[in-house]
Amino acid sequence: MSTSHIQVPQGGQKIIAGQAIPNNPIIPFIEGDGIGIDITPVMKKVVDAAVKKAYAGQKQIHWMEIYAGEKSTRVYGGDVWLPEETMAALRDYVISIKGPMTTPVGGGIRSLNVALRQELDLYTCLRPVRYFTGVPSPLKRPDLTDMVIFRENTEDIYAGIEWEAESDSAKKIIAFLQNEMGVKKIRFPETSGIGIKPVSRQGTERLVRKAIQYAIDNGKPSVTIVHKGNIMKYTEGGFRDWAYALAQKEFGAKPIDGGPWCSFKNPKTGGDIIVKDAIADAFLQQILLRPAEYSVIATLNLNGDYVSDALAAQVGGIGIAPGANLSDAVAMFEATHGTAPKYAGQDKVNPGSLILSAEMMLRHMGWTEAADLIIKSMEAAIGDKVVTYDFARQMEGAQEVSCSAFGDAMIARM
Ligand SMILES: NC(=O)C1=CN([C@@H]2O[C@H](COP(=O)(O)OP(=O)(O)OC[C@H]3O[C@@H](n4cnc5c(N)ncnc54)[C@H](OP(=O)(O)O)[C@@H]3O)[C@@H](O)[C@H]2O)C=CC1
Ligand SMILES: O=C(O)CCC(=O)C(=O)O
Ligand SMILES: [Mg+2]
Repeated sequence: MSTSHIQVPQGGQKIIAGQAIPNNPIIPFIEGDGIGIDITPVMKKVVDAAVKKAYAGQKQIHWMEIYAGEKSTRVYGGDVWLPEETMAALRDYVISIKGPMTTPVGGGIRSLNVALRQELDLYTCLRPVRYFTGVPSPLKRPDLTDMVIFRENTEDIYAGIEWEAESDSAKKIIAFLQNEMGVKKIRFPETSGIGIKPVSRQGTERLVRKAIQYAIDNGKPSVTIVHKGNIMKYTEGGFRDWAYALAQKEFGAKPIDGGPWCSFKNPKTGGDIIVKDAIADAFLQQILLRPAEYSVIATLNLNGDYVSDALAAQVGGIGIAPGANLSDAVAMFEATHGTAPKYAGQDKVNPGSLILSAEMMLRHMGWTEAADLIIKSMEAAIGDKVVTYDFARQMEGAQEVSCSAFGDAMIARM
């Protein structure tokens, strides 16, 4: 059994699911690989300043470092990428925040980010995409992009069920497909790697239920199901059909002009909510050409990954794209971007994504005054054109500042 390396902070209290958030909650954080070392301390500093200012010292987060990824292998040694006590802390302390973690392409370890989502059953990846006035964008009207992505976070090809080309396992599965399932369409069976894409009705329903409920709670006009169901009929097509069926069965949606689009009255506002669908490739051009027509998006894991970065680019890039991973019990917040290794340790990148992820966390905790201060101070810093390199290179008259100086610029504007 490995030694414990987690130090529980003195004076902090555990958040218990279903109970009020204490004034001194313990929040576990994972620093993250690559630029994690730059952005995580800045995020903590900005959050602490916002909480202090909003509650005049009555509330305070007690940060508890837990380990995963490269830092974990340094702290625990050897091959310990995701210690059991980290998993236990993420479960026990209910709300947490993490920096990005590296996943090698091809061989090597499987994604720790994906493993966390699957192990903790964080089935909703929630990624809001909104425009901050003054942020440089490739669009003429970036303000028209206002969408909230609900990405299924536990299924699809991210399940990691795959076999390397020419391995014994790949040969076995190909032989099974050819001999027992009558598959004749594998073009080069001797050299094909094989991956499996599981998509379930239950997994689809719980994700789409959250997306529709979000539209109700936030007065949104539509939910768009994004899929490639014309090609992958029983996985992505299933996702679309199950989503429509759920909208009708659980929310009383009625088909429009014979369907499949349907609509129902928002029980809270009386306004119409339209449930519609779009095929993923067409959707990617629609969001550029007609962004105002889309609001809440419900989609599968891989589509959600692509759509997240594409939409982030429309409003200034992944330097400012936040996210949350949610189960029915646990919430783990993280930026949309990765470890951007070429910038690691340079105090250069935009800490905005992780800070806005923390803003979502504060709102999730009901600490809305502190969350509002974060939004206000970020808007003020960007409005004054005090920005990191990613925005500065596209803005005229900007004052380019470091990652930590951007955090300080926010704090100065609270
Ligand atoms: N949830 C997670 O932990 C995630 C982890 N990853 C992992 O991260 C690693 C690197 O992935 P990669 O594909 O390079 O994608 P990254 O998101 O790490 O970086 C791609 C580019 O995005 C821009 N960028 C990213 N973060 C910021 C930021 N904070 N501020 C400003 N610009 C930013 C940079 O653009 P420019 O070069 O133009 O300056 C960067 O080169 C991989 O191992 C991948 O698996 C990826 C996504 C999510
Ligand atoms: O796990 C990874 O390395 C990549 C994850 C990713 O791209 C995402 O969550 O958007
Ligand atoms: Mg991604």
